[in-house]
Amino acid sequence: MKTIGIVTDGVTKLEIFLNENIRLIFGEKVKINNYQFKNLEKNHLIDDDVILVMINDRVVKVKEYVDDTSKIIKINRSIRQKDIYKLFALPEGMDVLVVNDNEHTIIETISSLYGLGVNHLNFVLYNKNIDQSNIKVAVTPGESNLVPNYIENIIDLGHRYIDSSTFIQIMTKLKIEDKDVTKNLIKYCDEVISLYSGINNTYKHLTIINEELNSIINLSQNGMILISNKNEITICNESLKNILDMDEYIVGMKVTDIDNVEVKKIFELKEAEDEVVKFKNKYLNINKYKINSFGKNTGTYFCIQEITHIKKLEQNLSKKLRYSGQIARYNFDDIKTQSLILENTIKLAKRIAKSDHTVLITGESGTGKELMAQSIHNESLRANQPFIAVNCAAMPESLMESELFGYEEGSFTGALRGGKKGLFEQANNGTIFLDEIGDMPVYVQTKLLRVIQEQQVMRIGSNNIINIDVRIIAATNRDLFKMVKEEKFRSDLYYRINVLPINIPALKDRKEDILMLLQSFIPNKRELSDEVKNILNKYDWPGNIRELRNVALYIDTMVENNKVTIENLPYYLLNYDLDEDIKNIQMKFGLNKIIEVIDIIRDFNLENKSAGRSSIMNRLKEKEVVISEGEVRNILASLKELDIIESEAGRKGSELTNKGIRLLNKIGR
Ligand SMILES: Nc1ncnc2c1ncn2[C@@H]1O[C@H](COP(=O)(O)OP(=O)(O)OP(=O)(O)O)[C@@H](O)[C@H]1O
Repeated sequence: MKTIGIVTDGVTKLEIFLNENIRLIFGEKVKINNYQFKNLEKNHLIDDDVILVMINDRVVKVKEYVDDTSKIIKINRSIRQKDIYKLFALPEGMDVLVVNDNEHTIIETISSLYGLGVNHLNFVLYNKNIDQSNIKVAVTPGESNLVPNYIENIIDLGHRYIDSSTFIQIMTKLKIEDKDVTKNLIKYCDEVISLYSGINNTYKHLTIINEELNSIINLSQNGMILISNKNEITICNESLKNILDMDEYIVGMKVTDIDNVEVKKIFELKEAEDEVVKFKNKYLNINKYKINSFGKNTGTYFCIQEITHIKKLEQNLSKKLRYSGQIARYNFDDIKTQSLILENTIKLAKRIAKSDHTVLITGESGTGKELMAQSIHNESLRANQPFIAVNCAAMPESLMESELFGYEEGSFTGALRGGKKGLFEQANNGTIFLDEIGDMPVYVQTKLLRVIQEQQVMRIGSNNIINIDVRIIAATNRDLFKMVKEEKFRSDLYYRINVLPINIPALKDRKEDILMLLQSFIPNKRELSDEVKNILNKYDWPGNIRELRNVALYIDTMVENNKVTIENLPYYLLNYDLDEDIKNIQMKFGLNKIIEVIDIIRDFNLENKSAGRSSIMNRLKEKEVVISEGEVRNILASLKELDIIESEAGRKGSELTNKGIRLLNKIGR
């Protein structure tokens, strides 16, 4: 609590009066300490926040007993209005004896009466050693006991009250800005006439203006705070405290002394022009202005609006947009896999989803990059916001810039009236999925880089900057790093988007998924023959899951009963299968030798004869084809391994399988 020290000459009645007088204004909001000048000891320092003395002379004398002389205030005293009226009732030019305890205080009383505008009387200094009995009226400030007997009319002004100017000085020194104290002082001003003409009215006037301003500031729903150029908070309204969830009284504090780091961060913003920041679970729009006075910067003013409701409206609007097709339908449960690599990739992606950074998904065409992007979006904090997918490879180059960033009316021939919102703006608060980013022309890459860096877009033909809050997920099946080296992709953009990379393995690198996925794409469970399984497993699926889904559809359409055989497979799968086998055995033995051997086996099969190794050797000799017995043995082993022939122990020897027959047909025999 602030303390006020009063140094008097030990007149206890006066001491009590002054104490009561101070309480009239400050109530119990200050502590009062009383000192008697004569009792002050040299080594005893008065360390109150304000030290009041009664006369000028004391100001000098008290100096050596205080720790800081700037705290000393000389009390000016004045008279209550109702007491002064009695003086005004006296006729002009009348002699009036002024009585007080000594000459010094008598003169002081007279000068304050003059100061109050009592100029029509002839004040005479009381001197008990002179006969002044011709005077019939006396005036005294509370010392009526000293008034001589011959006086017929005593006007006792009572103890003089502390002048309102002194109270203003005390309040300024103590930095007290308290509503009750101000109210008390205004009432006091009405009762006690100030020595300093106009002070009462000016104080009243200023206070009223201040009150009005305070009411306006406090009525405002915008948070307002004024910070001096010494970094001290000078004004702060209630809304600001509510918006920033603060209970402490921060006026008078330095910004650096604010404990709450998040709040401090706001007041330390270097610049803010409609800056939208997230504060706890609220969205705030912040503007910072410099205050200049006479050309000099005197501080800063922050205007802070809570715009959570606007954001909500925006989000609701975004939700509506979702229903108009800008929606991510898939989530991680839709990514089916039995592959450990992909399972680990999904785990990684789930972690990535929770962050708000840019993601780059790489993988061959049809591996599920978009599925992954949608899942990330739906697992992220932006899940309820738009998901805008853009295929950079499918979009005509000439339209890409205007589609992505929007345009203003009349910015080019064919531009829509009223202009058009770009996809980035449409994706605001949500995610934009830039598929096939490797196909984006370099000039659009440059613009994209700026958008990512600034989180702002500028429509074509406009100078207005639009703030956006969009998460970018990019995807490509191209080797972007190689493209960077070939200068086909901007390296700075590459590093900007390659923050969280995810690679989705190709289907041929996760063969365990092939049959499982195929079954999952067929509505009714089908039984696959071993040959079909073999073909599907061997195929390298350049179109990945998308191709597998097509094959599943084909099978489902073609199959007549529950069992899927090679006849139910698309021809290119069968060709692929044979081509691969032909490639394999050709490399080992040469195609001609193989064909000779298979041909002979087929003939034996047709003749219903056993196709054992020695019969094959004999037939080769008859046909004058030179292949050693060792070679024939190896060829037979390879053909069996590739499921081109099957051989049972016993008389029959080798027999061509369906695949063997297909192979022979394929190579034209
Ligand atoms: N693991 C999976 N489980 C189930 N379906 C999948 C899986 N991966 C991909 N798909 C499906 O395969 C199809 C292709 O996936 P998607 O479009 O996500 O691939 P992409 O890599 O983005 O292709 P592109 O590079 O051609 O754009 C989609 O129908 C998708 O639902």
